[in-house]
Amino acid sequence: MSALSSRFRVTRGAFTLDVQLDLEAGEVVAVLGPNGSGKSTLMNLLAGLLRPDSGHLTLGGRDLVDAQPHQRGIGLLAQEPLLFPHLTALANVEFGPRAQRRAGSRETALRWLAEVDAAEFADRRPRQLSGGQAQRVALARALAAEPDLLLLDEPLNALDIDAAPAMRGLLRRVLRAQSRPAIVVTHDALDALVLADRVVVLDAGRIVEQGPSREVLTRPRSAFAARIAGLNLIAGTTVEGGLHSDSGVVIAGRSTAAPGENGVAVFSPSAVAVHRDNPHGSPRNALRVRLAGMEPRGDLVRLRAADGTAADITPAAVAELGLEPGQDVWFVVKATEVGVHAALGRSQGGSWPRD
Ligand SMILES: Nc1ncnc2c1ncn2[C@@H]1O[C@H](COP(=O)(O)OP(=O)(O)OP(=O)(O)O)[C@@H](O)[C@H]1O
Repeated sequence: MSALSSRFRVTRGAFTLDVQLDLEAGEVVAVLGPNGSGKSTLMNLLAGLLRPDSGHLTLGGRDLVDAQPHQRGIGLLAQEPLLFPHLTALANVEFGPRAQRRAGSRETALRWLAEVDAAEFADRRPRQLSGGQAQRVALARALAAEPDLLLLDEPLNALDIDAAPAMRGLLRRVLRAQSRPAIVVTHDALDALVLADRVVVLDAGRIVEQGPSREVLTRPRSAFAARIAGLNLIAGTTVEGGLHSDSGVVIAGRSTAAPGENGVAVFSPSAVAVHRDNPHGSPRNALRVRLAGMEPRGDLVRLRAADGTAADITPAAVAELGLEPGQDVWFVVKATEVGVHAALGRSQGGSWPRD
């Protein structure tokens, strides 16, 4: 039996959402979709802030379709950490267990603060916390209430670019360590790869694509998934300072992962330089590929390799190198341009984009 079983149909003006979404215990699903595709509508239906015209919702065997938001056992981590401003971090986290009249609420709160590396902020009020610190406290607060389902609505969106990687890593650790299912709404392919077992792509109120994160993002079938995955993603196993790809090449990069994990190397097509000959002695990554196609992309030309890897170079460079489909060339990318991340999913990945 699924931990979460849901089916919603709701019409709001000209927009209709019609979605069925089931989650297993401990499963983390990323919901991706363009603006206006219905992601917030779906979250509001799950949280009980919006009533469906028809449908059902069961969570851990409980029928919740008529339940009030506070009766649902569904925790929400919003974009902005909605902490009570007049309470300390500890009191904020203690709020849920105390409201549920659970014994040891203070110990529970302290444990969760420690779990999100925020124990040292226990006595601070929200205005004394940075955005990243406040978001960690908000995560502890959501988890301390022991929800049966955790909803994360763009949890990294409000964080600055320096704080987001640490929070992403923390979310990964915390979501892996617990058995409750979670749904993450995100615009970021990296969040889906790092946090979620499965990706669901919404468009115009319907699920247009779903599957294991790595599979959907390395071989996207919907236009939206392709656009957000508009990066080269090479799947493999993480090694010290890089990735050993499934096709047997070691790619050096900036790694956020411990060695020996399922992982992806991620780099932009615009970071790729193209050479006809092997650039021996270069400290860069050199990937031998066969050119499969070329297409204009703004002022540049996108070269597509047969393995799916892409490079964006100028038309002048295409002419200078005399490039044509069918040729074997070298795609060269600096290690500093490559991010290596632990990724979930066991499927054999390839590279993106793929026709
Ligand atoms: N209160 C409302 N009344 C009528 N239509 C609404 C209402 N709220 C949302 N909609 C419509 O529902 C559709 C889906 O909106 P929703 O906010 O769920 O999309 P979203 O995927 O979360 O978008 P975004 O990424 O921009 O947050 C939109 O077309 C929107 O105009």
